[in-house]
Formats: sequence, C-alpha cells, structure tokens
Amino acid sequence: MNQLSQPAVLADGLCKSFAAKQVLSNLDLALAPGTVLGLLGANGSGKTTLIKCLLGLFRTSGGRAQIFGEDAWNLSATTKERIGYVPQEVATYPWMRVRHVIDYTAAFYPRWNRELVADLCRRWRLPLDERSGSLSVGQLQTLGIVLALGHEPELLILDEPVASLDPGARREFLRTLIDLVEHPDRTVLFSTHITSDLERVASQIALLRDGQIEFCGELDLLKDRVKRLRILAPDALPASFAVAGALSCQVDGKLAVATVADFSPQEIDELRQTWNADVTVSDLNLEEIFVELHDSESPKLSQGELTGAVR
Ligand SMILES: Nc1ncnc2c1ncn2[C@@H]1O[C@H](COP(=O)(O)OP(=O)(O)OP(=O)(O)O)[C@@H](O)[C@H]1O
Repeated sequence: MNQLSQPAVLADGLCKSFAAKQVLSNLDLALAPGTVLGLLGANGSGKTTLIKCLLGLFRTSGGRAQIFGEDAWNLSATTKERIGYVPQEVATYPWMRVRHVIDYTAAFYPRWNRELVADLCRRWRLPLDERSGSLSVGQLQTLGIVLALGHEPELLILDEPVASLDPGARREFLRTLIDLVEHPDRTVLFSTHITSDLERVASQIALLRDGQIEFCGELDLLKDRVKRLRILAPDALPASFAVAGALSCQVDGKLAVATVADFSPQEIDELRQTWNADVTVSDLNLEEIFVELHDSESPKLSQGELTGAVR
C-alpha cells in the first residue's frame, strides 16, 4: 500500500478479549486521511477498548491495529508526535498548576502552538494558576482537549470528549473542532453518545455492535437506508402483519408503523399492492436510528452496499 492510499487508522480483523470475555471480534475499520469519523455504540460495546487498541494502549488479542502504517503496539516517537488523544478520563499531575501542566506537556513536542493554546485557554476559561488536582471534571476534560490540540496533531482521537462539558463549553469545543477539521489532512476519530454532535461534525459514522463495525459510512447513506414506513390499509391489518427485514413493526388496526434497515422503493410498491395500502416514508435522525438498531435483536444492516466506508 503506498503512502497516498495508506489509512491514517487501520483495524484489520482486530480481536480483543479480557480473559474469557471477547469485546472486539474480527473488527475491520479504516480511516482515510482527512476523515472525521464519529464512533457510536451502546455502553460497554467496546468503543474505549477499540480506541486503546488503535493507540497501542491495549495489546490486541488478534488481527492488526495500525496508525499511519505502523503497528499500534510499536509506534515510533515520530508517529506518536502526529497523534493527539483525549482519554475518557483525563489524568494529570494534581500538584501542578494548570499552566505548568501545559508547559510540561509542550516540552515533549518539537512543534507546539503556544498562541493556539493560549487562545483556547482564554476562550474556555481555564484557570491557569489553579492546581490541576482541584479542577472540576469538566475543566479537567477541557485541559485534556487543550493538551491534545497543542501540537496540532494530524490524527486526533477523542474518547467522549464532551461528556462532562456544560452546553456552552460543548458548543465552543464543537466550533473549535469544526475549525480544526477544515484542514484537509487532519483525521479525527471521536466517540460520543451525543448524536446531535456527531451529525454536526462527523463526515462518517461507525456503529459498533457485538464487537464489530455494523455500519461505517456517510451519515446520509445511513439515513437513506434506515426509514420509517407508515402503512395505512383500508381494513384492519392482521396481527401477524410484518414487513420483511424490519427493525421494528407496530400494528394498530388499519395502521402499521415499521422501521426498515434496508429501504427499497420496490418494497413500498409491494406493500401498496399487497395490502392496497397508503404507504408514506419518513426519515429518522441519528438518535432514532441508533435506538432502533440498538433495540433490534436482528437483522443488522447488511454489509453489501457500504459505499461510503473506507475499507
Ligand atoms: N481492562 C479491562 N479488563 C476487563 N474488562 C474490560 C477492561 N476494559 C474494558 N473491559 C470490558 O470491555 C467491555 C467494553 O468496555 P468499553 O469501556 O470499551 O466500552 P465502551 O463502549 O467504551 O463503553 P461506554 O460507552 O460505557 O464508555 C465492557 O464489558 C468492559 O467491562
């Protein structure tokens, strides 16, 4: 694979188990440089585990994890310099004042943008003279974001970066992130439960479920596939009424409401003809899609048509 086509981040058949518990199984994911990928998954689905395997903080149980073509477990210092990481729980030296934590971190990087850091600290009102051990959880998270951005990394990996931020700080952070990702070569992978943030910032979405990436591609592609159907028949529908491949289907007299994972216009025609029904199709937002997919036992999204995914 040449430099141009080399993914910034690659998981290839990645497996991770903790004792007998398998968390990731044969997971494939590739981020082309310049991608902003939002990683979505239920609590305990393995987002942090995946991120830590990709960063070489966890040793994989099988398969490959690579950053810029290097094995994640053996990243060189040069490659590490190209990465910024905000962990779910930011840890720092509690006895150090915030400004000293920043200076200390800056010393590790040949390239450190002091102006950017000063600007972020001002905008996010970080108390520079306070000891970092006395910061609130949200302030600590803000500090973690500043530390990860100071060296202007090519690859930014954020594990629920806004979980503890207040709405104002979250908006500021998203604004900054949007500015940052305008740089065409900057790759961002971030996990969050706040789907509206993903919709604003991410160019691609990856859904993690059952240890694998269930979907990876553009949000619009996902929205094109998962649709809600409202089926109104002239007579009461039988209790056994079902829509093939539906994630959910509720029947109430003449009306059925179903959510399908692989929407096709032909299916609508069939429903219209079979039941002489009036069928309307509506879009779902990302949160609704996530809940539908999460609540359904099966089927999952079929993998065949993932044109937006980088594989
Ligand atoms: N060090 C560890 N030892 C044993 N089990 C672990 C370890 N780290 C994670 N796990 C388990 O792996 C599974 C996935 O955890 P992980 O933290 O990756 O999920 P997550 O998707 O990030 O969850 P959340 O959204 O709640 O942050 C969980 O069942 C967790 O208990």
